Amino acid sequence: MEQIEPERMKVFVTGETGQVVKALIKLADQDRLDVYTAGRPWLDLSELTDDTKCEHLSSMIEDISPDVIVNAAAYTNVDKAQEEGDMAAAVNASGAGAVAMVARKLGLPIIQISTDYVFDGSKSAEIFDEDNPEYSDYDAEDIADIKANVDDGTYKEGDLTNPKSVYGQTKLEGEKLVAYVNPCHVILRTSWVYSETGNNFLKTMLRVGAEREEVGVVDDQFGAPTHADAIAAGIVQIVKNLVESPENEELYGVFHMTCRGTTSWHGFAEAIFKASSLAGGPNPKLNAITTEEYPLPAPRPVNSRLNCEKIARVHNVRLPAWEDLIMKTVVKVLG
Ligand SMILES: NC(=O)C1=CN([C@@H]2O[C@H](COP(=O)(O)OP(=O)(O)OC[C@H]3O[C@@H](n4cnc5c(N)ncnc54)[C@H](OP(=O)(O)O)[C@@H]3O)[C@@H](O)[C@H]2O)C=CC1
Ligand SMILES: Cc1cn([C@H]2C[C@H](O)[C@@H](COP(=O)(O)OP(=O)(O)O[C@H]3O[C@@H](C)C(=O)[C@@H](O)[C@H]3O)O2)c(=O)[nH]c1=O
Ligand SMILES: [Mg+2]
Repeated sequence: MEQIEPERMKVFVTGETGQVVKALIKLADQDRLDVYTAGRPWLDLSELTDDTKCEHLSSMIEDISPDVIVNAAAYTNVDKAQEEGDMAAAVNASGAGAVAMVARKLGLPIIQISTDYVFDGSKSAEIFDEDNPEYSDYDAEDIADIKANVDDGTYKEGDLTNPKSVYGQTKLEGEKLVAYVNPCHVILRTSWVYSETGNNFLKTMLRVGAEREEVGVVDDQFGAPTHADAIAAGIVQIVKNLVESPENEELYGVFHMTCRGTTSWHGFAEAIFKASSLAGGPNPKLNAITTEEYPLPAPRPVNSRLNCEKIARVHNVRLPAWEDLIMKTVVKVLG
């Protein structure tokens, strides 16, 4: 019987060195996926106010003829963005908007990566006290029903945004521009990205852990560390869905996509050093501190927890638990 080769998918990705970009390139070897990238100096998102540069980008993408464009390049230095607001906005807002416009003119969908930092982090869980006399007449089924609908404090896609940092503000502007110029958009908000490459908290911990006997890490900001490999796998699933059902409107819009579960930065550090000590790497004394004890230029959200039910339901994307990918990453970083 004749074998039909499944069609290969092609994505064009902005950025060359970023954590998510590199993870997508790695997946290209395995997943009937071709990944084309462009980054600085050839493609500088802050320069896309220049029409000629947009045209160059457009004709490059046209030659490649991808199925989807992924905008994975961004100004990601959260503290420096407080001082360099114009540059952060040029990359994260106008730059993202320009890439989305190029995509729209070529009739292509865009996947825009965004962040938990678009929220102010003040959302809290609803408390449901089953023993409250108010509920004494309720039967078990009613109680179960109420329990299932109690808000656990995770942010849903439609929750009010209110970024506290310049980085978060510019990323939110980017979301809005992308959505405005290209109806075929998937805005993916993720959080606390780490991998064996680039700059991230896991690598910082292993570096400072090797230099110091004690490390203090904040224990009052909560979120989900998310490996870039898991994000890349999620993106590939989304690309498949868009290629298979481009007319399905449900596939477009804003989605939250992080690894499963919650921890604090301190909990994340604890898991990193536990893995590190097993692998013969640094294992300093780890102290839990408060945000006030670790002052930084940019405020971070206290609650960065994103509810990922929508992307599971619509795109069938479920990322692994946040702990699952730490050991292998630590081993790779320690080399
Ligand atoms: N890192 C995180 O913790 C999180 C990231 N995100 C979002 O996920 C996406 C991917 O992040 P991540 O992979 O961590 O990014 P990285 O910080 O690892 O890399 C950023 C990438 O953007 C590129 N870049 C920066 N400025 C420009 C510019 N002016 N023009 C072109 N390219 C530029 C960099 O290129 P160069 O090598 O030239 O500097 C690099 O390739 C971003 O949209 C980010 O906002 C969301 C949540 C958490
Ligand atoms: C290095 C270090 C950080 N911290 C604290 C500071 C801060 O509250 C928290 C995280 O610090 P970082 O600066 O590494 O992380 P930060 O740059 O804020 O990470 C963010 O990056 C952007 C791009 C995102 O989109 C976010 O999702 C998030 O991942 O840990 C300590 O308490 N002790 C330490 O030794
Ligand atoms: Mg940082």
